[in-house]
Amino acid sequence: MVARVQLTEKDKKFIEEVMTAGWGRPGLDYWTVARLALARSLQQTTAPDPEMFPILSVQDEGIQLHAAQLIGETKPGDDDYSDVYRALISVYEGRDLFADEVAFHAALQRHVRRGLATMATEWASGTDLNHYLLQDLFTDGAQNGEVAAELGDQVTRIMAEMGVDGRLVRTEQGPRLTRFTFQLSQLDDLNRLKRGEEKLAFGLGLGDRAATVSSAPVERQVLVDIPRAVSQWRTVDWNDVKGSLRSDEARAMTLPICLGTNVLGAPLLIDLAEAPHLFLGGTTGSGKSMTLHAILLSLLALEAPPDLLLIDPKAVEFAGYRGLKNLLPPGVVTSVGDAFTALNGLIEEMNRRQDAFAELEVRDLAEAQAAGSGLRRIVAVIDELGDLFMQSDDIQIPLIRLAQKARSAGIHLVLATQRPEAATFPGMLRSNVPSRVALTVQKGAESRIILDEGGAENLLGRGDMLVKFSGRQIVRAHGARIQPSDISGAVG
Ligand SMILES: Nc1ncnc2c1ncn2[C@@H]1O[C@H](COP(=O)(O)OP(=O)(O)OP(=O)(O)O)[C@@H](O)[C@H]1O
Repeated sequence: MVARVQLTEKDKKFIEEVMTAGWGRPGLDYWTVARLALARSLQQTTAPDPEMFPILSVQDEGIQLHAAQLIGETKPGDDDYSDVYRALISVYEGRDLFADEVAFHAALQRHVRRGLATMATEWASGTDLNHYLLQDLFTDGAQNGEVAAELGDQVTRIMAEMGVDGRLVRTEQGPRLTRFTFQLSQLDDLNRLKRGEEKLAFGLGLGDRAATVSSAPVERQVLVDIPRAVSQWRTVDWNDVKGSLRSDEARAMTLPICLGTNVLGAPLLIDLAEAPHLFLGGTTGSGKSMTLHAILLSLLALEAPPDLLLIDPKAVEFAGYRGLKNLLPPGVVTSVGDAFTALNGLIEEMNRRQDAFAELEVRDLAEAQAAGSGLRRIVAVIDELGDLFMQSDDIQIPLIRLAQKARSAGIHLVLATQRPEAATFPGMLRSNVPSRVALTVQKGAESRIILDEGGAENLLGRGDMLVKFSGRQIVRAHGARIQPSDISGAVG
C-alpha cells in the first residue's frame, strides 16, 4: 500500500501561501514546501508534541502527500531516502521505527505539521521568503530555537519568583526580539508582571535592553518581549520588505509607506495621506536618515509618485535624489533662505489649489483628481529641522501654516530632527502634526516631546522605533536597512 502523509486544511493553506506570496509560483508541488517543513522540524531537538499535533486520519479534510514524494519511499534505487529518515526520527521518538511502519508514518506526519507551524510563525507573509529560508531555516534557525526555549524557561522561573503563575503558550522570534505569550492564572498577575519589568530584565541580565510586558488580544494572555543582543539581530533589508508596497493593504492606501517591520518581522505600512504629516526624532546614529530613505523609496515605488520638496541643511543625506524627475525646483534645498522660499512657494500652491477646488466645487485633492484636475500630491521632507530653527526661528511660520491647512490640498510634511526639543517642535506645530516616529533618544523628556510619553529612551538604535500614527496606539517597529544601491536603483 502507498503510504500517505495527511495534512490539515490550514497546513494546505499555508503551503499555498508560501508558494504564492513567498515564491510567486502557485503551481509548485505541495511536497516542495513540505520537505522544507520536515527539515525545519528536524532542527528542533525534541519530538513534536502529540497533543499539539494529534495524528490525522486520511479521512480528514486537507491534503495527502505520498511518502514517495516526501522522502522517496519505495522509489527505485538511490532516490529512496526513507531509511535515513526512519533512523533519524527513531532518535526523536526514542524507539525503533524500522519495526513499526504505522508509527513511522505517524511521526513523519507530526514532523511535517510541526515544521509548517514553526515556519508559519517565523516567516511573515509579504517578507522575502528566500531570505528567511537562508537566515532562519538553514543558517541559525536551530540554534535560535534552542536559545529561545531556554530563555522561555528562564522567564517562566523569574515570573514564578515574582509570584506570577504563567504558562508559556507560544514563542515567536522577530528580527530583533523574542516574544513569549503567557497564559496567566490570575488577573492580578498582569499588574505584578508589569511592575516587575525591571526585575525581569535584571534577572535575565539584559543590561540596558528593556523587557516589555503588554496584554495580548486574547483573554488572560500577556506578551513578554525580550530584545536579543545586537549580535543576534536579523537585519531586514529594503529588498525584504519593499514587496509589501504591492500588497492589497498598500493598494487600499493613497500614499503607502513601509517603515520596516513590526516586532515579529511583518512589514509595517502606514498611509502618509492619512497621517497627514509626520514628525520623526532620534539621536545621531538612531537610524533617522534610513527611515527617511524608507519613506522616500516607498513614495518613489508608487505608480504615480508625488512631487517632492527635499530640504537638507546638512547637504549630504538627500544628495542621491538630485536626479529625480519629480523633484520640485530648485532641487535639493540646503540653505535656510531657500527653505523659506520653497515653503512659501508651497503655501502659494496650497492657496491656488484651494481656489481651484472652489471652482470645481470639490472639497479636497482626492475629489479634484476624481474630477480630472490632474493635480499631484506633494510631500515635503525636511531632514534636520533643528538646524533650520537654529538659523531662524521664523521658519516655523510657513511650517505651521502648511501643517494646519495643507492636508486637503494634498500637501504633506515629513519633519525630522536629531534634537527633539520644545523649541524645534513648538506647540502649534505639535498639535497639527499628529503622527510621530520616535527613534532612540537620550532622555525620557525627548521621548515625551515626540510621542507625548516616555519609552524611546529605551530603544536600541539602528532603526528601532516607536510609531504613533495619528491617535492610534503606539507600536514598536524596526527599520529596514537601505543600501546606496537601493536609492540609486529607485532614482534611476
Ligand atoms: N534599519 C537598520 N538596520 C540595520 N542597521 C541600521 C538601520 N538603521 C540604521 N542602521 C545603522 O546605523 C547607522 C546610522 O544610521 P543613520 O545614518 O540612519 O542614523 P541617523 O540617525 O540619521 O544618524 P545621523 O544623524 O548621524 O546621520 C547606519 O550607518 C547603519 O549602520
